[in-house]
Amino acid sequence: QLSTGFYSSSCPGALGAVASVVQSAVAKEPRMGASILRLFFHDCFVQGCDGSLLLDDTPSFQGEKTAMPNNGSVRGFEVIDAIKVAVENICPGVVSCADVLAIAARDSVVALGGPNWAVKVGRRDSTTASFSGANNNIPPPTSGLANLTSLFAAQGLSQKDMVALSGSHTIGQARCTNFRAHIYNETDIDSGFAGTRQSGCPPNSGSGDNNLAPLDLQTPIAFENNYYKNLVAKKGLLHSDQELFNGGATDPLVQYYASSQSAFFADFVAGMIKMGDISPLIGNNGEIRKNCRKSN
Ligand code: HEM
Ligand SMILES: [Ca+2]
Repeated sequence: QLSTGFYSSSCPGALGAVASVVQSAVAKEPRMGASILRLFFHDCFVQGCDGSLLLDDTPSFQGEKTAMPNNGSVRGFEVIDAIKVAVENICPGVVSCADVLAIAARDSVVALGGPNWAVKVGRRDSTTASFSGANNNIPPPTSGLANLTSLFAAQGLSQKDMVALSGSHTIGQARCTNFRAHIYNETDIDSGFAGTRQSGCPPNSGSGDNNLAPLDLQTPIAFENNYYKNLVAKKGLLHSDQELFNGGATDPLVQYYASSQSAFFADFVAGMIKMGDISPLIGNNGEIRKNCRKSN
C-alpha cells in the first residue's frame, strides 16, 4: 500500500529533485504545469496510476498516446523524462515513473499557486498499456453530467470528486475542435463569451482545429477557483464543463466552490489523493522502469 514516506530512506532526495525540474519547466512555460497535471489524470484512469500513459508506441506495441483523448493533445513527456534522469542520477532504479508523475502533478499545482499536500508513493510501473482503456475510460468533452458521473464512478470516484477535480480546468488550454460545437451550437453559454471564442475558432471542422483557447478565460496560469465562477456565469469552455452547472444535481456544489476557494482546495486535494490511489502496482507487481518511455 502507498505511503508518503516510501522513499524517505531509499531516496531522500527524490522529492526535491522532482520539485526542482517542475519549477524550472513551469517558470519557462507556465502551461506546462497544466499539461503535467493532465498527464496524471490520463494515466490514472487507464489501468490505474501505473505510468502506462508514458510508454511510447513501437512497431510491435500499441500504447495509449494515440488514443482519441491523447492524440495530438497530451504533452509534457520531455519534462517527465528530465525528472526521471534527475532522479536516476541520485538513486538509480528506485523511483518509479508512476510516482514521478504523481509527485510532478502535485508540484505543478503548487507552482501555479494551488494547494499543497503530501503525495502517497510506492507505485510501480506497468509493462503494458491499454489503447482501448484510454478511449473508453477518459471522458470526452461531449459528455453530459450522467456520463461524467458514471465514468468517475467506474474509477471509484464520487460526483463530488468529479466536480472538485474538474477545477483543474482553472489552468491550461483546449483546442478548437474540442469546444467548437459548444460555442456555435449550444444555448447554455453566455453569448458574449461564445462570440469571443468564435473569433479564434472557425465554425467548420478542418479549419483551425488546433487553435487554442484558455479553459479559464481570466487566469489560465493561476490555480484558484475561477473555473467555478466561470461556470456560474455560463462561461465554461467545454460542453462537459458547463454540464456541471446547467440546472442539474451539481449546481449547488459549483456555487459553493465559486464562493469558497478553501472548500475547493480541500476537496481537490482529497480527490487527487483518491485518484492517486487507483489500482497501484505494488510489491512484486510491475517494475521500476529505467526509461519512462519503455519497459525494461
Ligand atoms: C471531468 C471530465 C473531463 C473532461 C471531459 C476533460 C476534457 C478535457 C479536454 C477536452 C481538454 C483539452 C484538450 C485539448 O483540446 O487538447 C482538457 C484539458 C485539460 N484537462 Fe481535462 N477533462 C476532464 C477532467 C480533468 C481532470 C480530472 C483533470 C485533472 C485532475 C484535468 C486536467 C486538465 C488540464 C490541466 C488541461 C489543460 C492541459 C494543457 O493545457 O495542456 N481534466 N480536458
Ligand atoms: Ca495508467
